[in-house]
Amino acid sequence: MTLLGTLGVAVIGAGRMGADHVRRINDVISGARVAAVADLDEGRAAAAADGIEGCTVHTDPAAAMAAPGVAAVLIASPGPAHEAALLAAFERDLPVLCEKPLTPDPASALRVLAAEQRLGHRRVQVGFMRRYDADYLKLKRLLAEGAFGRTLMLHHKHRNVSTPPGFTNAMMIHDSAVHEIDVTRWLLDDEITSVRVLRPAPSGAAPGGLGDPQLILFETAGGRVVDTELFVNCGFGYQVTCEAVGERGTARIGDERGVFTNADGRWGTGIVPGFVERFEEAYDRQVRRWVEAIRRGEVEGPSCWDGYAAAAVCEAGVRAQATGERVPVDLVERPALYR
Ligand SMILES: NC(=O)C1=CN([C@@H]2O[C@H](COP(=O)(O)OP(=O)(O)OC[C@H]3O[C@@H](n4cnc5c(N)ncnc54)[C@H](O)[C@@H]3O)[C@@H](O)[C@H]2O)C=CC1
Ligand SMILES: O=C1[C@@H](O)[C@H](O)[C@@H](O)[C@H](O)[C@H]1O
Repeated sequence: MTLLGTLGVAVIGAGRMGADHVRRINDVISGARVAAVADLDEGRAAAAADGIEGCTVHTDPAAAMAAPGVAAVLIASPGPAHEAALLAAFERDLPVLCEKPLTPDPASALRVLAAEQRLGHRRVQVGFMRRYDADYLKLKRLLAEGAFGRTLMLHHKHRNVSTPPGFTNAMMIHDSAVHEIDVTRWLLDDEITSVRVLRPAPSGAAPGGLGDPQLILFETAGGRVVDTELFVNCGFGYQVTCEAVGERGTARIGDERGVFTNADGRWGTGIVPGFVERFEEAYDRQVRRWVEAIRRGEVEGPSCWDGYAAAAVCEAGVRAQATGERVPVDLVERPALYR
């Protein structure tokens, strides 16, 4: 089925990401409009919908999905609410862009996989937006072309300025490292088979109880080793870098962004404050590609399988944080729908 008219989207969750996606659908991309917004906090939903012609406001996600003109769903509520919203969208057979994580744990992710398989076709694109970032796309192309021979290792860095109150060690894996988990699997086209976490003495800037920074080590089915420095209270800016080491060369992205200046006895570029600025174009491209695919009658991008695999690695990662041991990742056999 192809949709020729403007795609009506119900946005579920109108917090930081949801409100930004409403703006994106409304003001940045073409071919879609926000037809309904739902948030448990009605005022937040109303604020996001304010000024959008014909956009209805809800506190119940299922009601938003049933609103007039809705033909697709963008889920931007917190991870624990994703399963219920996904199942409600499946009841209406609506295509979904679901912010990461698909769900917070492998058991609930498997329930979503089973439900999508019952529909018999893919409905979900998971919001692993780094796959839509221009630099990551270039790196992916280089590795796929074998520009440096076989890829042997990846070195990731993921640094945030600071964490919000209540940020936990588990969230360092589920919220932050989940992106390195996804891009590792995607860049290498390889499954992660084990996780180890090394925890140096915490930075003085780390809130009580948070082991920040941490070094995460993945091994893959294809014999690659991948390390990630996670430093979520680095204080100086938002930095995401990735270096691929191949048999005959290396490629690195993420170091230099923006205008290079010489002034006041210094040279260099600035550092962006957060992921919204660093990945703005990737979020735009992600949503644009989602809308274009739906209008062609297709679903593409990171699938429920990718969301499940990431959840399984996260679960192993949280156990590895607690034990300091090498924890294997258990995956079910990949269903035919996702091969
Ligand atoms: N791709 C990326 O780089 C990022 C993705 N995220 C993801 O986006 C999602 C939302 O995160 P934020 O916007 O930062 O959170 P937020 O806390 O700013 O907003 C979440 C909103 O959802 C509402 N909500 C809670 N339960 C709900 C339910 N059952 N139904 C409808 N609305 C509900 C809350 O009232 C709140 O307004 C999460 O899955 C998060 O992991 C967040 C930050 C960056
Ligand atoms: O998804 C995200 C946040 O939830 C997370 O807390 C950040 O560390 C990530 O960089 C960002 O992309």
